[in-house]
Amino acid sequence: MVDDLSTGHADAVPDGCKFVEADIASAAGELLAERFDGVLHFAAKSLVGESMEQPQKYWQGNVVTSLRLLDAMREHGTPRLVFSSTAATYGEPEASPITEDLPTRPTNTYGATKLAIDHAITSYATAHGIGAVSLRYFNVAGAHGAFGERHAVETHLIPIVLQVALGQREQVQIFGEDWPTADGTCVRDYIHVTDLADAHLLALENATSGQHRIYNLGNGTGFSVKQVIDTCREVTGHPIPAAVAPRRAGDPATLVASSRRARDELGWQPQRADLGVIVGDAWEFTRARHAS
Ligand SMILES: O=c1ccn([C@@H]2O[C@H](COP(=O)(O)OP(=O)(O)O[C@H]3O[C@H](CO)[C@H](O)[C@H](O)[C@H]3O)[C@@H](O)[C@H]2O)c(=O)[nH]1
Repeated sequence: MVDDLSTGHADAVPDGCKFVEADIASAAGELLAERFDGVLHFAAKSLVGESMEQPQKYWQGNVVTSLRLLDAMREHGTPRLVFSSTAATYGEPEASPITEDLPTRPTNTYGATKLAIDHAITSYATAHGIGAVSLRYFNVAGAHGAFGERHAVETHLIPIVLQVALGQREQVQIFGEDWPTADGTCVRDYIHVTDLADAHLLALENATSGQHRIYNLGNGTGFSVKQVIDTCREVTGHPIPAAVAPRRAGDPATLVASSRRARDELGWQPQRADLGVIVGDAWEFTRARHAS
């Protein structure tokens, strides 16, 4: 959830794991020459709006680098991969909640690049015996104690709304009020980062040689932008002014997950599904960071 793992987050790596900071575009081969039990591949450009304006950053930065990583894994016989895929691979879904067997028709470049990587992983897993799992994140939020969202340029809804609560911004912009949803604002499925982390460990444990399995990770409940802002008002006790702005390019109207497959096959049990809990943890993190 952090853009910059080099600023202190290496300390959070559990025993038996190694934190490596490197430019995978150039160094994956050398890195994996040391024997690794598996790779958790989080690195990506992940801003929907930016991906529409600067697609080259996404095709080069996401796809080309991931192919280099896959080649290094093949070359050095690294057996397992857990990849951060995304709800954006589905685009505007034809049914809700979204199951993994629905068509993948991304509406933005970010989602298209993640889908391309998913396809490459399937080929490499099948041909080279890698045990691979793609986790399709819906909207990750919340915080785990001192670990939370600290993007260099903030574009995500909950951190922005909490910055308004703190007085760091005057208001939050609602990107469109004319979507085909109950209140006209976009609906998303928010998942706590700690639940997301738990799913990664389960994925690593369950990765099976030669197979690429795909799991959606969400709570199965959608919240509109207006509902998120209202929850933030309740949790923080601040009024949080909001204004309607034009739609953001590339946004689907509604993204809600079915995570039945992750529950059934991985035994994943989200513990912090309540939006008030998710916002509450994000608020604690944001306040503590502001105070320090
Ligand atoms: O200031 C803002 C920021 C966001 N939104 C809206 O709030 C919703 C959530 O937006 P986020 O930017 O927080 O999250 P996204 O749904 O765009 O993005 C998330 O889902 C994407 C896939 O769709 C990617 O995986 C991405 O990395 C992940 O954060 C969207 O409808 C967006 O239009 C606003 O109205 N105002």
